Amino acid sequence: MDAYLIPDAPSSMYYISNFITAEDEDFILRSIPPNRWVSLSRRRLQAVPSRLTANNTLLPSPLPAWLEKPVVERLKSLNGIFVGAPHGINHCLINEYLPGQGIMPHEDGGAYHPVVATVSLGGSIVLEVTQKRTADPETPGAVEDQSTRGEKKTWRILQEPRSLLVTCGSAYNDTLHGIAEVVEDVDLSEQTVANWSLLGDKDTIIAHGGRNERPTRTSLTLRDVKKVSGLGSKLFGKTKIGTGR
Ligand SMILES: O=C(O)CCC(=O)C(=O)O
Ligand SMILES: [Fe+2]
Repeated sequence: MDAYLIPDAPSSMYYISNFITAEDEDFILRSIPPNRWVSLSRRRLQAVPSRLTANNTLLPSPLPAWLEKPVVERLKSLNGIFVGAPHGINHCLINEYLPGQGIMPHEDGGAYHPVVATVSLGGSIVLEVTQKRTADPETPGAVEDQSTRGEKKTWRILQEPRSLLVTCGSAYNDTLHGIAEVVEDVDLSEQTVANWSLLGDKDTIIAHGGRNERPTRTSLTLRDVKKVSGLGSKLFGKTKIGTGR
């Protein structure tokens, strides 16, 4: 994985371009159930296998075959990523952004083991990563100096279709991430994009003068939900519903 480490980003973020093939991308986009979307004002999303309960618990259920193969299988073959995760990968949030849509800066929080694997489908988008606290000496580039004092450092990660982004460690715990609501990402270059050296297709961006017009982009964010309800309580829940008690 060392070859995929994003050099100037909080530790640790990894970027693998062309993680899946165009055929796999097509297959996944066609397999996402069309009737399970929840529409929000700025994007729509669905949770696989299901949404978490109010206290962030997952009712366990196998991931569908169209996610297992090739994505989950391939993630498991990447050395070490989910090694410390108690259940491996048990959950996936699917987000779809139309041109001009995005997601406010946020952190994914304590419901998950602190590793997230994001597979992008359909189009490129810039993820903006911002430091949450000031001066973390563990975070390269985030140490305050005279010129950045009082400002929060931002890293721009360009996520191309079919790519994988892995966020873990301090990058997971100490930063916020968001996607601007624009129809075009501009000023993309070696100087402004943290994962520039790892991109699969810089030439198209250069040919477009550092601009990326946003098509519809869908992301799979795969994680390990820490709290999984036991089989007993699941059956108990069903019994209760069945008997009306
Ligand atoms: O679409 C993305 O790349 C980010 C999605 C995200 O931040 C989330 O689902 O928590
Ligand atoms: Fe997130």
